[in-house]
Amino acid sequence: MKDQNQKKLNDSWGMRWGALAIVAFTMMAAYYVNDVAAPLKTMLESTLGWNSSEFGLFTGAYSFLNVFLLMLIWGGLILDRFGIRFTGKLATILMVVGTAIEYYAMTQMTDATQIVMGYKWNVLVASAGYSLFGVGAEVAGITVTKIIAKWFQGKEMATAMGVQVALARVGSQAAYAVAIPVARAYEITTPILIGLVCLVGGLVAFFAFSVLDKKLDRQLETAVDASPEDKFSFKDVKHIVCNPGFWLIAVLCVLFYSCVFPFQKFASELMITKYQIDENLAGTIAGLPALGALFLTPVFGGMVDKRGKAASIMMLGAAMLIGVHCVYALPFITASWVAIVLMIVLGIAFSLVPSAMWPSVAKIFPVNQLGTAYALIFFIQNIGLWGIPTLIGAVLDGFCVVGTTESGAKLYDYTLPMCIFTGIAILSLIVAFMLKAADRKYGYKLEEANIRK
Ligand SMILES: NCCCC[C@H](N)C(=O)NCC(=O)O
Repeated sequence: MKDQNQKKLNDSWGMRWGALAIVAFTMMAAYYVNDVAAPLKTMLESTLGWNSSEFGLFTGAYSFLNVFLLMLIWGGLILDRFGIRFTGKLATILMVVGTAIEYYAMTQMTDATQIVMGYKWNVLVASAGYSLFGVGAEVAGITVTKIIAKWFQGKEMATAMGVQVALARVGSQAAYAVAIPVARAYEITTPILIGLVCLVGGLVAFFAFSVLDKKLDRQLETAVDASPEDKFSFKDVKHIVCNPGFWLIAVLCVLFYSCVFPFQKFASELMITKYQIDENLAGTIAGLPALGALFLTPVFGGMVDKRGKAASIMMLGAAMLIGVHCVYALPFITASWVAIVLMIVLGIAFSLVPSAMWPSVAKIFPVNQLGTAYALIFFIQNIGLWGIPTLIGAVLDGFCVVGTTESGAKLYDYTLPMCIFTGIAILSLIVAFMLKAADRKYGYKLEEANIRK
């Protein structure tokens, strides 16, 4: 019989935050790689000859396997069956291999321009790599949430989750800020190579974390680290999909995130061509929402905890998105300061909605259905992360070409794509409004504070 009062590894502040730092580093590298190719859109066009449809296909490929092969669902099952150490390592290996394939396609296959299924062969290989990376990144995302729940149970769990998301945003912002300057100073693929090296570092870090986690398991006397409460279960799926709150949150999630992540992927080019922002700075501006969210998400999270109003906050965030995308769509507003202010407003909306949305899921579903609910919501979210960039790329090529740049890349008028983003934002406001009405009808208590005085 073991001494129940024996101090465990996660009882030490330094140990649990050290463990978080290790896995958060892996996620930071994942978010960096996720975003680093986006600011290079125009350079990919002039250097590798990729058109907007091909860029859209590549960007949407992140979610392709997650959507069409249900990889998030399988990932959830693997996580429950084999635990966080195995799944985390597997997910990180997938990210490394996927990024290596993407890098190979962009460096060694530049001449592979034969058309297969309507796309250049090198585009398809790079997209396959990015798709594999996307499976790893999403599965790593659920795994890390579970790691935090295990290591911070009864401790600073919400803060730890906030810190992890904030550090991931640092990865995104770094990607947007360095991609163009580094690609111009070295090679177009150097920013991706940096990401690959960071991911290998993340893999080593995950192995180091596994040593700590194994030690914690021995102390906890648990052979399998998946606690029954948060296992992925097909029985729960039925309960969850019968709840109207699930559909409203999932649809709001896909609409809201479709207006942010896919928009950011095209935003660097919009900044350069419409607002005449310097190429070296355009990525930094496109990455501003991530930077803003880094500081504001914990602040708004605290507000939701203390004052509630989550449903109203989601409506406010969606309304702000409409304003932002609508002004970006106006062809006669071309001042660079307006573009920058709009990005800051987008950053505020990008902090408001997630800090109200994710805790709301925890109010609608009991703890034992949370893991399954998050996996299903991420699955539906990935449909938008695949479909919207693919659509925007095709719309740019089909309807928006207005000339050619000096470097040979096409020049696009972004009015129509921005109208599409505005339309999606309007739909997200309608759904947020319906969620508030459902909250009143079904008593989810979304408007109530989490912390009672
Ligand atoms: N560009 C990162 C995509 C991450 C998608 C992920 N499923 C997610 O929603 N994460 C939460 C977040 O706010 O980043």
